[in-house]
This record gives sequence, C-alpha cells and structure tokens, in this order.
Amino acid sequence: MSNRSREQEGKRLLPLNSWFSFISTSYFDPLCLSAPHHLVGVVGLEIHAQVNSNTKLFSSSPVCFSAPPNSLVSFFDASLPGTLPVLNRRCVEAAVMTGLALNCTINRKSLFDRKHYFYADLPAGYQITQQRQPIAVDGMMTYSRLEGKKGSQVIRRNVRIKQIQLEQDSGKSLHDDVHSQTLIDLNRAGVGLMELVMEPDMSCGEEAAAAVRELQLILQALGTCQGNMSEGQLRVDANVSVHRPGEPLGIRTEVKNINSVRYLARAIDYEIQRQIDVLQRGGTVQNETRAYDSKSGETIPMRDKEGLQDYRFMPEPNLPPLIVYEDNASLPTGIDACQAVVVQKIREGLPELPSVKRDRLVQTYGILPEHSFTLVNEDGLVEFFEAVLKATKKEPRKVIGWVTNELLGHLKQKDMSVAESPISPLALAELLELQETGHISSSVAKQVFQEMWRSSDKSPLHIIQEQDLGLVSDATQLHKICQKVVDLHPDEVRQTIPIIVNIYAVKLLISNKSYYIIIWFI
Ligand SMILES: Nc1ncnc2c1ncn2[C@@H]1O[C@H](COP(=O)(O)OP(=O)(O)OP(=O)(O)O)[C@@H](O)[C@H]1O
Ligand SMILES: [Mg+2]
Ligand SMILES: [Mg+2]
Repeated sequence: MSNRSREQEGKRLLPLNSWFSFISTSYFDPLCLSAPHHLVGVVGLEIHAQVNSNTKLFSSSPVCFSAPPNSLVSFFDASLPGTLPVLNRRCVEAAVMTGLALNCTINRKSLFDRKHYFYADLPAGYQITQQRQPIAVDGMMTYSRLEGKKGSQVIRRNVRIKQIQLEQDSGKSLHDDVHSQTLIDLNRAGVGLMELVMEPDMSCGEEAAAAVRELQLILQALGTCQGNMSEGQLRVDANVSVHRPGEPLGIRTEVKNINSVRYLARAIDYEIQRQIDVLQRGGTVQNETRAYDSKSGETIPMRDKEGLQDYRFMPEPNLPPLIVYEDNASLPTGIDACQAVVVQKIREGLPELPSVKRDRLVQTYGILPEHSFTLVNEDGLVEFFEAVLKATKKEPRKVIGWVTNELLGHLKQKDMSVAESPISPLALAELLELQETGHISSSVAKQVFQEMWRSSDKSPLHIIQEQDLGLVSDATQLHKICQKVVDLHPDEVRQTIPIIVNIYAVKLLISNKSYYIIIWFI
C-alpha cells in the first residue's frame, strides 16, 4: 500500500468500470544529538525503488515515465480475467544485485503473496508482493555524514536492511478539479519495485537524508534503479517515533510519499519535535499515517490508518516459488544457465560502489575526503576528474579545485550535468598544462576558463594567443619591455636616484625554474 500516491486521498474516485475512460547538505542538526533521559528520535525507512527495466514486473508492457496516459497497459496490467503473470528476469537480477551490494543474504527460494486492498488504481484488488519470504534479507549499509565547521569530518554510520522485496507498483489517480472527477492512468500499474525496509537505526532527519542519498548513489552505480526522486523512481516513507534511550521504542507514525531528500530531513525533524511536544504535554502519539506539507513544513494526519488495515495476505497461486542458484555448478540438470538467475554471476558483475570509490580517490590522489564526496555525488564527475589527470602532469591536489569549484560551480549555476559541460576534460587539461609550464599565470588561467566556457569551440591556446594573455619568458624581450618603461618615465627615474628601487619584479620562467629580475635605478 505504501507505494501509492495518496496525496488526494478521499476525493471522489471514478467507478471501477471507468478505468479506461481516461484513455487520453550538511548542516548541523541538533536533533541528531542525544542526552540521557531526554526524548530522542528513532527513524526507520521504507523505500520503494523502481527497478530500471524496459518492461513491467509481470508483463511485457514498456516502462516509460512520460508516455500518454493508459498507453502502456497490457491486459494483465488491467487485470482482465484469464491473464497470468510472467516474471521478468531482469527485475529479479536487479533485486539480487541490490541485495548483494547491501550485504544481504539472498534467499535461494522466495515467495510471492497477494496483499489485498480496494483502490481504484489497483484493478485486481490486490498487489503482488513478497510478504512471507522476500528475495533478500539481513543486510547492512554504511553511509557517511560530513560534520565539523567546514564539513571536513567524516562520520560513518550503519543502517541494517531488514529485507528487500519485489512487488508491483499501482496505477495513478489523477484528480481533475475542474470537472470534479478522478481519472485513472494505469501506465505505472505493474511496474517492478524493490521495497527496501530499513531497521529503525537512524535518529534524525539528517541521518535519514544521508542514508537515502547513499542508497541513491549505490542504486545508480548498480544501474538497478535510476533513483530520480522527482519522477517517483525512489519514494521514501519515514517511520518516526521518540523514546528515552534504554527504554522500549515508542509508537511510530509513518510519513508517506516524500519526494526529495531535503523534504525528508525536514519532515522527520518536524515529526520528532511534534511527538516530543505531544508527550511533554502529557498526550500520547497515535499510530497513524501522515503526509508532509512542503509549504507549511508540517506533517498532517492522512485519512487512512494503515495500522488498522487487514490486508488478507495469501500466497499468489499463479506464481511458483522463485528459485535462484548460487553458481552454475548448483544448477539442476536440464536447466538452461541463460534462463536461470545465478548469484555468483551477478556478484562478479558488481561495479565499484560509492564508498569504495571515495576511499580509492582519497588514497590514490591524496585529495581531501570532502572532495571525494563532491566527486562521487555528481554523476560523471569522477570520470571527468580522472580524464583530466591522465592528460596533465599537474598534481591531483591542484586539479581537484578546478573540477569541484570552477567546473562544478559553472555547471550548477546553469543547472547542467557533467555530460553537458562545454569544457571537455582534455580542454581543461590543456589549460592546466599551460599554467603548469608557466605560459600563463593562475589568474589568467581563470580568465581563459571563463572564455572557454563561453566559446567551447576555442582551445585554451587559441584564446591565449587571440587575447595576448601569455607570460613573457624571453629575457631579451623582457629587457626591451623594461627599458621602454624606463625610457617613457624619465622624471620618475630621476626622482628615485640615488635611492635604489625595485620597480618591477618580473617573474621569469625558464625551463620550469623561477628567476626574478630586479631592475635597479641609479
Ligand atoms: N518504533 C519505531 N520507530 C520508528 N520506526 C519504526 C519503529 N518500528 C518499526 N519501524 C520502522 O517501520 C518500518 C516498518 O516497515 P514494514 O514494511 O515492515 O511494515 P509496515 O509499515 O507496517 O508495512 P507497509 O509496507 O504496508 O507500509 C521499518 O522501516 C521499521 O524500521
Ligand atoms: Mg510502512
Ligand atoms: Mg513496508
């Protein structure tokens, strides 16, 4: 039930036979601190991650976010009688891969169940999920928060993953206020979801936000979920309670459908404070479902009380147990290895995970931990940074600022991705090489960077030559320039006699060594 949009719960819904009528960062968070005998927050997350698959969990309908309503609906998705589910192997492999990356035990045998509830965007009247035996259990995810004045202290935390279950998404109810009607779009109905249930191991909004951000990066690295929260590919329900450390956990409320990491942190902190206030006034916390109103910054009770619902779970009769195999050797005779899900094969294909990548960047390049976070947080930035390093002799510690400040700053200002950068890694490397070899000063390098950003077709050398920005390194030429200055200012020269004045210190760079010419006036 938690995977559906209920923001307008209670509005008038279309009669069931009308489904087809619509064929048309790091801040300091005091709540993360605890003092003995004080009430503290407890947070457990349920996260619905849409499996990155071309087709739905049990049908061959395509999955596409912005397709016209009801254009991606098979007979099975619409629950027409006589249709049967056919399990999508890609979704199973994605769940196994996610489970492995989150250090879960992969159940060799898992089961599908029906979870019943009545809602217009669920034509079958039940959702196929994995209640009794999910595909992955007992995992652990490590995430980090940056603390300290400059965010330079890395605090690592663990959150236990209770389980990962495969389940169907529901359709969407769209409320047309003008005509006072509700229409149903079944494009999303049957899309494969992984529900990740985390144990209540977090204590405030900031921790939950950091955990979700880490999970998002892991899923994106694995390619098992695109993790775009605004498109609903990652939906978070926050379970929140308060208690005194050492005492049993308090009654939880569930804040549903939070669609950004920032709102998640705010919703949780608001909810913790609200529950503390209720208890301190002598009241009791109700086990209820709440929604976050981003305008007011408050959580508000929703109409339905999920805690009271009986979902009438029953085994899904149309799907046999889901069996995965450890390795090719454990495949029973007669089973085609290409048709089976083999855990070992998936384990071997696991990519470098974000935490490993961050540690590698710090160790290999000697950059600061906070820089490794910035690099890994931005899709494609690590690859960009490493491509620059390959093409220049400049030290990584000197390159990092150019990538995380100059380049990223410009990209953010224009709301662009790394892939859209008008400056390529090679062009940036060429610029840094020109600075390193003394052809331009560091302030000129910044000027040239701006110009490269504006006119991406021009190389740094072209810009330097065009605007005559190069440092003069020829001694005779420098002598001539100095002589010209002296000749043009005879009065000043006379006034300074007999004081010995160092008028110009001209930095000469010959074969990478610096010399200073001091012009003496006598
Ligand atoms: N006292 C508590 N305080 C905060 N979180 C809690 C507490 N007890 C349990 N939780 C969290 O609540 C969540 C329970 O999720 P689970 O899917 O098991 O059940 P559910 O919410 O009843 O089911 P549904 O999937 O229908 O929402 C977990 O994330 C768990 O960590
Ligand atoms: Mg729940
Ligand atoms: Mg749940």
